Amino acid sequence: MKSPYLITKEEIVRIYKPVNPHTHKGIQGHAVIIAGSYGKIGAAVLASKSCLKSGCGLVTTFIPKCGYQILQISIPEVMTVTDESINFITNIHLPLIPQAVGIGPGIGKELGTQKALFEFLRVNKAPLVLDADALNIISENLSWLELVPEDTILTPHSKELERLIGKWNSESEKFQKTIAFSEKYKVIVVMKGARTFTINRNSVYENTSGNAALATAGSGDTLTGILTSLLAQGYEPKYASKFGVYLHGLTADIALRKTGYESFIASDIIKNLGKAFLSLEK
Ligand SMILES: NC(=O)C1=CN([C@@H]2O[C@H](COP(=O)(O)OP(=O)(O)OC[C@H]3O[C@@H](n4cnc5c(N)ncnc54)[C@H](O)[C@@H]3O)[C@@H](O)[C@H]2O)[C@@H](O)CC1
Ligand SMILES: Nc1ncnc2c1ncn2[C@@H]1O[C@H](COP(=O)(O)OP(=O)(O)O)[C@@H](O)[C@H]1O
Ligand SMILES: [Mg+2]
Repeated sequence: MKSPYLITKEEIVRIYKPVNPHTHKGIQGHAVIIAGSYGKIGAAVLASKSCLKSGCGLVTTFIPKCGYQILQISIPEVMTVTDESINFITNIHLPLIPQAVGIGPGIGKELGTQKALFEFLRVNKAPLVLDADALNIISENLSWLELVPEDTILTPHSKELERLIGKWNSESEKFQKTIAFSEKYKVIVVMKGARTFTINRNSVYENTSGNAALATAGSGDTLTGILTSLLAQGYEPKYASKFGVYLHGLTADIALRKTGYESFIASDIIKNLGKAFLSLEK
């Protein structure tokens, strides 16, 4: 394998499009987050809040009924649409045409949720981020990936990646298999871990921000929100995938001085997004 390209601050500054002073929420991107199930509504909260705090104008979150009050109280800025089922998602219906969708955090793998995911993938045309249980469901139904838009971003951690591509015997085999997967399904794979690599066909990009403080519950859920927000704002997937992981890592680099590794939690990613964006201003 060729050595990876490094995702540097200089490159990210070039990718970053500062907000136009004449913009309004209606053209700043409407993102949809589809997330959560009973006991994991927190995943929907984290993904939705990070989505809104990464610059898109509107966020609508689709959750099972049990999450309604939690979400509305946690983030009044986010609109919610609820499933007909109480505890998990069974029928995804969106009263809008989104500019991007992030699906998967905390949705679980109930049969009804699997069917809802399939039906959603069949009709969805918006740029897409697939994470967590959406990946776990798809790993048992790989042909569903033929339904997703080209350059859909998948964000597996190493266990989820293993479910998708099978076991590997060496690091180089892991990369070979992920490159082959990205080429076969025409998707971008963000291989999350202590080192995060973005695989776009046979190009491999290594992120240079972030630290071990990110090894905390919900950290990946916030990445899904950030990536979905960038797609909704019109960043092309090939740029959003690099920009999102860089921003996510940068929040932890900024926060570390105050939180240390131990007390950093996923909400600190959200809290530091503003400083992360400010540090990119030219
Ligand atoms: N507050 C919430 O509602 C939260 C909900 N979450 C959701 O909970 C569901 C289960 O997610 P999990 O990822 O915990 O479960 P998984 O079973 O998918 O993955 C966890 C397993 O993978 C292993 N693993 C190996 N390498 C890893 C790596 N580099 N990074 C992470 N894990 C690695 C872990 O040791 C563990 O055994 C997902 O839908 C997720 O979105 C989590 O994000 C935690 C927070
Ligand atoms: N040691 C580490 N150093 C840097 N980043 C890390 C480390 N551990 C985890 N991360 C990052 O934290 C996030 C964890 O995502 P994930 O495992 O999906 O969490 P969750 O499902 O709990 O939200 C990923 O972006 C990953 O790259
Ligand atoms: Mg995760």
